[in-house]
Amino acid sequence: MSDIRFGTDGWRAVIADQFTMENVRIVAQAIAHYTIENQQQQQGIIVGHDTRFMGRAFAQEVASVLAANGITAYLVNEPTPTPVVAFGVRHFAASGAVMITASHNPPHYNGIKYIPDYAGPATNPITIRLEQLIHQVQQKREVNRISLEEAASKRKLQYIYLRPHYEAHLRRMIRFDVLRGAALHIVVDAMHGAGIGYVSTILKENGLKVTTIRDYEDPMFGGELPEPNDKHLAELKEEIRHARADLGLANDGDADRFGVVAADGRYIPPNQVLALLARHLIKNRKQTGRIVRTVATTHLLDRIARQHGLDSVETPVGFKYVGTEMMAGDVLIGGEESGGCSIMGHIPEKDGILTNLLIAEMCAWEKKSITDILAELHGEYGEFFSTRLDLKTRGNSEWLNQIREKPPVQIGSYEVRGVDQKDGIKLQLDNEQWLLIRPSGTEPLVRIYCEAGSLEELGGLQETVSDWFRDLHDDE
Ligand SMILES: O=P(O)(O)OC[C@H]1O[C@H](O)[C@H](O)[C@@H](O)[C@@H]1O
Repeated sequence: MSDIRFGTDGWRAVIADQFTMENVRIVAQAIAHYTIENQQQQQGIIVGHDTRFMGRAFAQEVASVLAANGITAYLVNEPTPTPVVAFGVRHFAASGAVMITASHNPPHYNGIKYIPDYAGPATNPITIRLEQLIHQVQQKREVNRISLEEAASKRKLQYIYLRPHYEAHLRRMIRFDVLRGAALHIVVDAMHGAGIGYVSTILKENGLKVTTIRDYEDPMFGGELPEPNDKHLAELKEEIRHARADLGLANDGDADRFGVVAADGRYIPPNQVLALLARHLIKNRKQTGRIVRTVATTHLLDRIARQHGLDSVETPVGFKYVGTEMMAGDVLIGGEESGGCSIMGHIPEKDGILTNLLIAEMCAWEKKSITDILAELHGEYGEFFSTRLDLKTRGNSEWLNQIREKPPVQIGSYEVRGVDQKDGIKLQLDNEQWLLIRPSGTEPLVRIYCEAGSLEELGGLQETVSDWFRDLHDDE
């Protein structure tokens, strides 16, 4: 029996190995049980998919199972970004959504994200319950299923087009009056994912000059990972230089993450993008509220919050925690270092489309390049330098238990001033330097994050931490 687990954000598995029609039906049946036990079966469930291999076929299979359980399936009629599907849940007051996606994972993966009625990532209690129900379905081997034709004839299947509703909402979230006619040339990179035509169309409609790349569906993602980070945006950097454009904006496979590149081809890490947007919302839009970040995200956000008398909140890694804070209220901006962001008034789900448009809005507002705005930001609040190392481990996490039980008091020449264990283990050092070590919830990796006030300090810290980790790991 296969082990279907919802990690940091949904279940992901290799297609035809664990990610099979049979297992997708099992998950769909469990979601149907979950919906019925919460007495939400009248509301219907949105079923979405991105551009991955057989995404539509898997989505149809989910719809067939939901319909057989008496739940109306609202099947999207084209590859659709996760945030758009999440927005659809709120817009149509559905009981939730099933999104077929493996986000930015390699092309041979697919996955399922379950989005409950509050339009954000499923929280831990929900995924724990889903895993229990999945196990029960596996044991009983009882999956209901009817054909799509029968589902349609019973009015348990409807096709929906979410794009116009989402775009109407964006008109309330983005200052199109500021964006309109801005003298900006932007290269938009959809990375062959579900975000194709979202950012680019909106920018074009507002009169900006737009060049698009990787804007057609390709389940192999052109041989790259659909992950908009420094490593996978070479094509975007090249096109920006070639077109002499002002800015580059990218999205991952399901467009919940963003990627930003400056005119000189320099990748702007999400930590800096989040700081830029926090400043933009406060300084230009004159908004206030709490600033929420994950434990792995830059403390520059706290500094910005402090200077403006705002509260900042630290959560474990995963947008589900940021989303929970957003639902509690008064969150100006919530974000994470892996490229997730949402703002006040929007859904409690990360949205790479919204974030990219906010960056364009900021540049249009200030009539400056992103590099100049970043320099101003650093002048105003100071600068932090951060890195993340992703290390393969041998699967045994004994070392983690060891340091959890007995956190170090010193690492190399660094004194440990504080320990936080909300996710992995975070060590606070002198001079606002910190390091975090935690197992990834989406990949068989250990992530080590470091932050320091200068490049030299960061280099030293990183070296010390790598040596320390190697010693720990070798001791196993
Ligand atoms: O570091 P990991 O546990 O692999 O998680 C990294 C990221 O995974 C997914 O994309 C989640 O949606 C994010 O919220 C999370 O930050």
